[in-house]
Amino acid sequence: MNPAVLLTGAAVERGGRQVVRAVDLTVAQGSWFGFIGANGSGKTSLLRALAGRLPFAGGSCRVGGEELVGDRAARALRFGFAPPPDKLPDSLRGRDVLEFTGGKMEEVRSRMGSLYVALGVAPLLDRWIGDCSAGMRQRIAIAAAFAGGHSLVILDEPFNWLDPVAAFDLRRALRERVDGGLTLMTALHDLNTLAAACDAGLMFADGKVAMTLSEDMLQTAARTPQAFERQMIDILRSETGG
Ligand SMILES: Nc1ncnc2c1ncn2[C@@H]1O[C@H](COP(=O)(O)OP(=O)(O)OP(=O)(O)O)[C@@H](O)[C@H]1O
Repeated sequence: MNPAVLLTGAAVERGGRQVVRAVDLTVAQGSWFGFIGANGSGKTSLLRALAGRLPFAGGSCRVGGEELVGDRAARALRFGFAPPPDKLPDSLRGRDVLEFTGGKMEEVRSRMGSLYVALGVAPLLDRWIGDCSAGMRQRIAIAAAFAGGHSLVILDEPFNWLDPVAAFDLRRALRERVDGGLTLMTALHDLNTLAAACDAGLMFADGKVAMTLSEDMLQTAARTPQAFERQMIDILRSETGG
């Protein structure tokens, strides 16, 4: 079976500067792949390029075996992607955002399954985005990534701004979806979620892969999360000179 995503030597430029360089990674189908790294290390730039929101400046990007490095539009169609919550237009309601990305609300609801409840979407449908809190915007943005029924989904720091119950429910619902075949890629700042929920991942430092986090490593991390946290903090600190 082809990997869901295979990057070789991938590069992304922003402001005329390469902010992602020489990235190799393999994301297995039906797995949850986590990206961690310091602020500014390149996670968002890489995820936006994968989702077709930015061009790649070099390398190869195979999605399900098909070379798409030069085809942003095809990548944008292939991935469900949560828009940055602070960029959602104030003048739309929750339902407008979801219908824009996924069509009829009944269809969006059935595609979302348990995520619809986990994200508490119903009370947000008729609320103006401009009247939403940061956590409410985040819920709508994540819902938008699932509204179209994609089997490949990219979420950039999905747990930011969520209250503890919403974060717990979302993590569980996402894990269930991955166990049901979804391929999920998330940037995370929370090492506990990385250890407890992800199947594999990598650590970014200064636009490059500083460390690959294998399935074995993350299984060990799930059993000994405190030791994993200590180890990751030490590595992140040394990578950033912090
Ligand atoms: N719109 C932009 N124009 C120019 N440079 C940018 C832009 N957005 C980000 N950058 C630069 O790209 C680099 C990588 O930023 P990116 O947002 O990808 O990092 P990140 O790992 O997602 O950070 P964070 O954890 O803070 O979200 C940084 O040096 C940043 O200054």
